[in-house]
Amino acid sequence: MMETQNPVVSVKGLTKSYGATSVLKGVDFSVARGEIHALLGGNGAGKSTMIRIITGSASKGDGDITFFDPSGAPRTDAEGRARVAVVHQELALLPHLSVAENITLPHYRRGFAAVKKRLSIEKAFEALAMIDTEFAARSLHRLVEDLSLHEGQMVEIARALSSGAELILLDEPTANLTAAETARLFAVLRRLTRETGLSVVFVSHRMKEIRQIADVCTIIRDGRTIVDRLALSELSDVAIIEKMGQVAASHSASSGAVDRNRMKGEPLSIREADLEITLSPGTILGVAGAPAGPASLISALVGAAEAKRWTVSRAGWPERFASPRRATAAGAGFVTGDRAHKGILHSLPIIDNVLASRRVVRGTAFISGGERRECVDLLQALSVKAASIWDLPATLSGGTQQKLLLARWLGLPSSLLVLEEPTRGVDIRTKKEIYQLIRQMASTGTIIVWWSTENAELLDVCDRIVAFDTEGRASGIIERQDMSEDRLAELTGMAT
Ligand SMILES: Nc1ncnc2c1ncn2[C@@H]1O[C@H](COP(=O)(O)OP(=O)(O)OP(=O)(O)O)[C@@H](O)[C@H]1O
Repeated sequence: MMETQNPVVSVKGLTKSYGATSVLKGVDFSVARGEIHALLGGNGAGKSTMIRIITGSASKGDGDITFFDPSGAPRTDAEGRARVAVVHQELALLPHLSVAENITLPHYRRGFAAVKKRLSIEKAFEALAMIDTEFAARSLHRLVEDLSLHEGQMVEIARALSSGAELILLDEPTANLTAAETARLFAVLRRLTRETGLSVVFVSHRMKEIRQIADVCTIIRDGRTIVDRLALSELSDVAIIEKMGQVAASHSASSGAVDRNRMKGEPLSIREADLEITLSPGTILGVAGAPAGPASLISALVGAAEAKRWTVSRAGWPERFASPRRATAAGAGFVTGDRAHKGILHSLPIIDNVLASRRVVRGTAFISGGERRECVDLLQALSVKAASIWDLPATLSGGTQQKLLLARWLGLPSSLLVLEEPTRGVDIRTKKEIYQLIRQMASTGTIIVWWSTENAELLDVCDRIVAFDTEGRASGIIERQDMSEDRLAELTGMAT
């Protein structure tokens, strides 16, 4: 363990139970000033629970949390928590307000409503300029709904800085960010920690990024601290994976030789002004690039397109699906990247979440004994540990909720499966299992179209990749034999 020089927060022996389920069984965790600290652990290890307790949004069982001021003197819990900000995957911004208004919101909450508007705009500009002066000048008066996800994150970080945060906790911040945006986010975090002494806790399942950004790590496994503040340079990838309990079953995710000529099913052809692709049954097509291009292709494939940019044709299918429901019923599956708003059915139990697509495809509404078994089997295939299939999805960790969306389509005969960031927030072992499941589905003839911002996984698993540039235009198709990080960066305009 590394000494915590000048800590911001120190957690000792923290426990937490939900009913009979013990989630944290004695966690130690401390963060020093000015460091970037990776908080690691598999899905359901207890990372978010600990963060919720630190920020005061969940109560603790036993154990101590102490906050410190820059001189090393303890702070009260209220003072300490006021210096901590969390940036979640789902951003907490009000879309219809401007960037400046979003940044100054907490000041109004704290009773500074009388502060003149001009002054508060100046304050918002200052905070945003700490991140990027050019962005500050360009964006202060734009509506948040017009920003990209990356820009929204910058606004949240600026808001945290302007309210005096000394510790920012970022929960899987690079999911849905392109390679160039990730690089920009990392540059901002490095500069802020160096220049202002800000501390950053970074939760991620992307090993490459963890190494790029963090100095030190803590690993939590099954509610206990397994590695307490160790320099990342002292741990190999294999050691980290092993300590997280993430050693995967031995199978290869790389593309094996598959005889597509023998697969049943009709090919799918996708066309627009600059591009034409025909996908034979069993093809895994990767989709790379900033969201605009992939989103327009995906909405055409799943029957949600408003504009008629793409022509999708397949024998037996209508020229255009009238709705996503029609597409689902015809065997075109879809795993949305917007888990919180379009994916999880928050008020229905886990079983309904898992069986949702089957209900649409089969036209059934009631749960039979067979379906119950089917649900349990599907959860097992994705190593989902739920106390009961009748619990609400909110009792599952974020990565585990993501697995429910994928479970909906496992083993369901479908001619097309469209995936938007299906491994978002999912731990390393499960990612490998998901790659294997995707391959299995493709081997039964399902055409897979898979948008991911994690280029490494596209390169690992896909047969072909269609790339889009930053303006949303299709910029090329890369065949398996020509795939490389560089080629992908070049075509997506993401070379950094
Ligand atoms: N309200 C709740 N009721 C019951 N169990 C809960 C509740 N909230 C969380 N849990 C359980 O606590 C455990 C830890 O969840 P937590 O969200 O802290 O994991 P995590 O490490 O953040 O995982 P992930 O990487 O998937 O986000 C999980 O087994 C989860 O099912």
